[in-house]
Amino acid sequence: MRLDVITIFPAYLAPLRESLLGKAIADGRVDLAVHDLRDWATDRHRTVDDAPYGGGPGMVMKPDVWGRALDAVAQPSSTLVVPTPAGRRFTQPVAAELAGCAHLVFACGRYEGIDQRFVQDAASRMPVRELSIGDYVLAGGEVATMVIVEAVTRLLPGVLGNPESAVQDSFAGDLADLVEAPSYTRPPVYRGLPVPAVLTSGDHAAVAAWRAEQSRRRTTENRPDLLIQ
Ligand SMILES: COC(=O)c1ccnc(N)c1
Repeated sequence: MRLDVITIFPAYLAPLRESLLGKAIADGRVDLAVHDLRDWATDRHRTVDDAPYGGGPGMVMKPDVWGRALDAVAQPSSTLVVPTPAGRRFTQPVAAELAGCAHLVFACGRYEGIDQRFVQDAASRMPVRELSIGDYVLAGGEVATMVIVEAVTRLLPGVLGNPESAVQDSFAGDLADLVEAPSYTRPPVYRGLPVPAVLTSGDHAAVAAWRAEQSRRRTTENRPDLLIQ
């Protein structure tokens, strides 16, 4: 998979080269390039925004600068991802879908967002996904891009140490609408708190049943919205 990220704060994306994704890049499973949007600005001040038509607070990012940037990195197999609070909800199934894409281009908007004509024009020649990572507003799309990139790339073959982990994740595979059961490791007793006995019983069927029950209990407590579908 190739990832191109366009932003006015390239340094913000540095953490993407750490940990699992850093190893996937080193292994050649993922190509990552981060670009400074201002490289496609044409004036002396490398301007990327302007006042909003129709009035209102803040500034809007210029479509022409973004259009030139996308033209420079787009390939026939590109999908444009635009993180925005106004987007469709980014979920585990969406992560799995994006993991099947050959090339993802992330447009990190700032200020009051990007002129919608940039998205409209891009949609005339490639798939475009406007995605929200939750019901809150950030200062820019960079952090949301890192969330999406991590959730997507950890699903790629060979990126996760143990591919079984992805199956047992919350919201994935067997747990499509449930959160995962709590996890435990050594020591057997921590500050007077023992590990649930079933987990050291050696009875795999009983462990599986216990974990399924714990997933249901936790989902009811923390995410009852997942049960109403
Ligand atoms: C500027 O981008 C955002 O504020 C943003 C992006 C994606 N999801 C959100 N919930 C917010």
